[in-house]
Amino acid sequence: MNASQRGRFITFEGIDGAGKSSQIEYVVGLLRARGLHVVATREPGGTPLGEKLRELLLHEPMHLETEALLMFAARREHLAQLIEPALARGDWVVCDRFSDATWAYQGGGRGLDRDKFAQLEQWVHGHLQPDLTLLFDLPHSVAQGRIAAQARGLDRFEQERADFHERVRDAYLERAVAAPQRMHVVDANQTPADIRKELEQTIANICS
Ligand SMILES: Nc1ncnc2c1ncn2[C@@H]1O[C@H](COP(=O)(O)OP(=O)(O)O)[C@@H](O)[C@H]1O
Ligand SMILES: Cc1cn([C@H]2C[C@H](O)[C@@H](COP(=O)(O)OP(=O)(O)O)O2)c(=O)[nH]c1=O
Repeated sequence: MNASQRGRFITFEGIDGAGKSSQIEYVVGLLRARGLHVVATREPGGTPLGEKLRELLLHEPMHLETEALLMFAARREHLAQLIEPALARGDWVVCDRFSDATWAYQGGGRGLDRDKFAQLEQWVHGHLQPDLTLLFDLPHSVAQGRIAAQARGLDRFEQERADFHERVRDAYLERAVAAPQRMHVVDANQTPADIRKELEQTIANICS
């Protein structure tokens, strides 16, 4: 299969409460309306083993390096069992979070050594980066208000204080500056309808 028939890999990123999950369904619908076969998935998770690791990651206290290693372990399984086979058969993959989240949360949020992150990223997927990453950016205070309105239990990351989430946001933006060809920053502090307008244009560009 030549490169032009290979599927495209799109990821969604942003702090908790940015509005990613609400828009992923819409983007998957846009792609399917163009006749594309789309696999929608998420991280941590995406495979039976990955989903077991997700439960541990979202609820069990652990060393920050353990957290980073488990995120990449789940990712290794995700790539081998789901993502790479889908791309190889020409399907598009839309994933809710990928390694940019490890950079932002374990790197920016927890202080994981950047060289250790880079070694893991190179080992696990040095050969594969997303074709497009949509980074939903907004102030933590706005995102926090949205999560509070959901009146549900919070996972380990959502329970972190404001300064953690500000570091996560800053690390995401630093990553976007380093990879402008791949990462598109979406102003997530807009109405869902206005965000959808911006997404339609971005998806039209990658499909052209
Ligand atoms: N653009 C928006 N404006 C206001 N509220 C939003 C917007 N997008 C999502 N929400 C609400 O914010 C909460 C978090 O949205 P969600 O899509 O789950 O965020 P994420 O997946 O990024 O954590 C949900 O209650 C959702 O209804
Ligand atoms: C993929 C990934 C996620 N995370 C965090 C970000 C989120 O807080 C959490 C995943 O939960 P999330 O994606 O927000 O799912 P939900 O919308 O159901 O809450 O895991 C990391 O810390 N590192 C990673 O590499």
